[in-house]
Amino acid sequence: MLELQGVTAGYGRTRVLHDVSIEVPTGRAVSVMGHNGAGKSTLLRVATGLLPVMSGRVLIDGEDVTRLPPSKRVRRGLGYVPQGQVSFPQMTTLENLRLVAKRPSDIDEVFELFPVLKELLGRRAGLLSGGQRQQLAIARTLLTKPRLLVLDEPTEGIQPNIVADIERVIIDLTRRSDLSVLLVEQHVGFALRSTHSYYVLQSGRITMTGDGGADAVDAVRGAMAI
Ligand SMILES: Nc1ncnc2c1ncn2[C@@H]1O[C@H](COP(=O)(O)OP(=O)(O)OP(=O)(O)O)[C@@H](O)[C@H]1O
Repeated sequence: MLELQGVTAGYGRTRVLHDVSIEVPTGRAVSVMGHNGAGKSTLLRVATGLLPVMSGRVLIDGEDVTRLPPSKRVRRGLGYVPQGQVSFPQMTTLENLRLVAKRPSDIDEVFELFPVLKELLGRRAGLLSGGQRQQLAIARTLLTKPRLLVLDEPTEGIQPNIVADIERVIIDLTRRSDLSVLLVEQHVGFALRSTHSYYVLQSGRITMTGDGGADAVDAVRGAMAI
């Protein structure tokens, strides 16, 4: 679905990513883990087209999209939930969902994934907790019917039970559809439990990769502690 091939990118003259290659196969969930400042958000900006590459290529379904703007990548199926995403704070949960839903029945489908949103329909998005806002942000992006869901640190600052809900949703979605997921995270346990394969990003370089799952947690934590 998505490939980054030998991507070097950064800001001004500063290089943040160095020769980064990752692959997100169709229907699979892939995590990129790294500490603060490792370059995770930068990698997602390159994937979504918000930041140009200095060298390397970005492919969607084998097509070179390196020079395509974000809007054209969205049309090719990319759905991006940026870090700390807030919906429209003055609008209610339902109004936020209606804005993006193609059909009302699609909203019922997202309630199956995030039942808590059904209880918060009339509440303004700005008054939701961090975890509820994150669920609303993911729900809104899912309503755009992406083929690749790109999540930037969805667990940041949210409580463990909501982390577990988001984990369940990612696993559910990739099990019952062809949706692909690219997740960047610092939370190693969550990332590995939610994804089929992983990459570790350290100082802008991929230093480790392998299959996801709880078995990989100790090895990844060990590598990241260096
Ligand atoms: N807009 C920008 N202009 C200049 N430098 C930037 C910009 N955004 C990020 N950087 C720098 O790029 C490096 C990587 O930042 P990035 O946000 O990609 O890391 P991250 O792994 O997502 O970190 P975090 O987990 O803290 O969000 C950092 O040194 C950061 O200061």
